[in-house]
Amino acid sequence: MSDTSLRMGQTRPEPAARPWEGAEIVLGVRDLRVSYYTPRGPVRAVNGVSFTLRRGEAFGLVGESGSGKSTIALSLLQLIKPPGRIEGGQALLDGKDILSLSEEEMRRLRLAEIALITQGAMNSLNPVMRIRDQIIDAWRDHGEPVNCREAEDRIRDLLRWVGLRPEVARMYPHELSGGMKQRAVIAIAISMRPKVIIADEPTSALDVVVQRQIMQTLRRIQRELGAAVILIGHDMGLMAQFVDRLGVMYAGKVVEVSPVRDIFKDPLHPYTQLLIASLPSLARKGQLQGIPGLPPSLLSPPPGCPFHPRCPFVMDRCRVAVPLLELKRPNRLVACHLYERDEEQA
Ligand SMILES: Nc1ncnc2c1ncn2[C@@H]1O[C@H](COP(=O)(O)OP(=O)(O)OP(=O)(O)O)[C@@H](O)[C@H]1O
Repeated sequence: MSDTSLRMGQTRPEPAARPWEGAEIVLGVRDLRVSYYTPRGPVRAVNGVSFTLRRGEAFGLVGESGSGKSTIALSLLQLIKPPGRIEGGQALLDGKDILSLSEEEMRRLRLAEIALITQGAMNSLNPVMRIRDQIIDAWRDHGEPVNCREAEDRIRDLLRWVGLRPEVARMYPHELSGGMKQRAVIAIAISMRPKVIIADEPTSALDVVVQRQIMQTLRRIQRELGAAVILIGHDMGLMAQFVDRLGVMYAGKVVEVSPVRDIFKDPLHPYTQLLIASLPSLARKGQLQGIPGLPPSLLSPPPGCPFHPRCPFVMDRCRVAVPLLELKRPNRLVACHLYERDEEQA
């Protein structure tokens, strides 16, 4: 980040309401497949996932626990550890396949072009280093020449940008609250102005009020930076407020991708419909309905559509043929045989 004349967060004009629409694709994930090799056999955690991310867009990934969301995040940064293995697919970041980069190339790319913020990140801050030194370390690690005077200015701006006082620069992590630590983590993640920020349940360890404040900060920064964000989580309310488009995952697959307001108004996939119906509303206050049945074991997923054993609309075809994620409505992708029937009848 050599551009110090542009003070972070101060000189950017207000962005258009939906600047990402029509923007070029910054990340294209194609047919990503990741397995964990366990003594009981391979767990197909991510099973042919494809999605695109536009510059400046906030894209959400939701799904039940174990549906493969975090595995996607770790794969995109090549941080999958054994027994996990990326088995196929591409992730084109501005046209360059980041899954095929060497370890050294990937190390340089992390933070500079793609950054990851996780739930546990605030505990990974170095306890014996001041926040300023951890930020400078990140810059040095990426070969950025850091002149002392300039670094102080940049750190002050960066901290202000994430809502922290300048004094925080000289503090150690134990002097900060959970929310402040997570803000410091965000400061490090954005310090090199990455094009893509992956936020994997970034606030779930914090209380609800702090959670909302931090998400608002992240949203503001994302807009000012023009970065694209992938927000991973379970909280549909948070998704409704934060993301532009939502991808719904089930058993290692993306089953629906739609603009977020369409998903809430008119969910297409039966799993998405049940997910939306299970949300507590004012009318059904306090009555959280679960989705009947259990997700399949990823050690031996069922043939055909992985959701068919729980699907209220199951047809013979769903038990044998895997539905593809296809465009079935303007801007809306769904992997479900019900919509093929619609087409046949049209
Ligand atoms: N190290 C591992 N070894 C074996 N299986 C694993 C490992 N890590 C993840 N898995 C399995 O891979 C699948 C996907 O896990 P992942 O953590 O990506 O899901 P998730 O959707 O992010 O879940 P959560 O919302 O609980 O974080 C799960 O079935 C999980 O049990």
